[in-house]
Amino acid sequence: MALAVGMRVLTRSLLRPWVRGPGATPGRTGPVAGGGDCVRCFGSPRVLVEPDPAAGFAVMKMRNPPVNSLSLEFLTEMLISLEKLESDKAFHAIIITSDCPGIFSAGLDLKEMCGRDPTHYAEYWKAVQELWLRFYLSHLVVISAINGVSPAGGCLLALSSDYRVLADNPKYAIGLNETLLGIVAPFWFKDTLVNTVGHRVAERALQLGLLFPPAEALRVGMVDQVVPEDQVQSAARSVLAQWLAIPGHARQLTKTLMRKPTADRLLKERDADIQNFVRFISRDAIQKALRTYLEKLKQKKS
Ligand SMILES: CC/C=C\C/C=C\C/C=C\C/C=C/C(=O)SCCNC(=O)CCNC(=O)[C@H](O)C(C)(C)COP(=O)(O)OP(=O)(O)OC[C@H]1O[C@@H](n2cnc3c(N)ncnc32)[C@H](O)[C@@H]1OP(=O)(O)O
Repeated sequence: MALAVGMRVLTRSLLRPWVRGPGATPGRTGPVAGGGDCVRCFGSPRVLVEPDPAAGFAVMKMRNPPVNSLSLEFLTEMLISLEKLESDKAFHAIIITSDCPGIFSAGLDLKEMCGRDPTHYAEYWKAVQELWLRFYLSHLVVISAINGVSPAGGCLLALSSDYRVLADNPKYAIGLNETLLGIVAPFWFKDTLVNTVGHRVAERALQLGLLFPPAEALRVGMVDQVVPEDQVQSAARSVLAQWLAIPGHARQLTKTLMRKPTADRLLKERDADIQNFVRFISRDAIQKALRTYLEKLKQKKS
């Protein structure tokens, strides 16, 4: 409920035609980062959408610096942008990528899960569920152009796509590392991973909290392609052509056939999953583990 209200408010206030550059007029063509013109870019403070309706796709750029952590506001803005693209018949695909150098997404925002009250945890978890459900089941072709590190929730987002292109940089590790934080990947994170890499690889990766560098990620099937860093976006665009050449209804029905049983499991147990999360995350030991982890991230700097 709170999420629905939040989304309505954000839709009105944030989802406006958006053009970069001082003095730019909303809805008009304007410059985008990296040069070139942006034809009717739109978005919100944390999500930039660069649509190419003639080509049938849009690039969704995550820009929640410093690390694209998936805060409640950020999740909500991503959902709104996705919804807008899904409801426009001009779009058949999106490429999701990051505007934060070296980081695809640091995953769920630890500050949303630490030191807050149960109502907040429930609201947050509902938004996380919603993001996964919407991306996992989207009728659009979703390609991830992974141009940075993507642990835990960042990896889940990538795994929810139909195809993953990863930049070949040894720092850009990807995986569900929850156990390293002293927390447990929920069953639908686990199912998404199993569906991608198979049971044995997932079992080992989940227990050990493995973060796979590019060559390993490709070997186990966590990503579909590894390319030089400067070719991630062009490789994602190239592969899109193949996906868009397939009759849309056949591809969409096939995607649903493959993914619905996994999504249905959460849909059937959604409230229980929220309660489970709230109970788990509220435990003193878990709160302590998260605080310690955040502290370690801070100390790393000094
Ligand atoms: C029985 C089971 C029932 C229910 C299930 C229950 C629980 C399971 C719940 C949830 C699953 C969790 C999923 C997640 O996604 S948890 C998040 C996991 N993410 C990580 O482990 C990544 C942590 N971050 C890093 O490793 C590095 O920051 C990173 C490699 C991404 C970037 O390194 P860099 O050196 O470039 O930046 P930093 O200086 O480390 O960070 C800058 C700044 O950002 C803050 N930060 C980083 N990550 C997060 C995050 N995920 N959330 C919030 N904030 C984050 C970091 O602290 C720094 O802040 P500051 O010091 O204030 O500048």
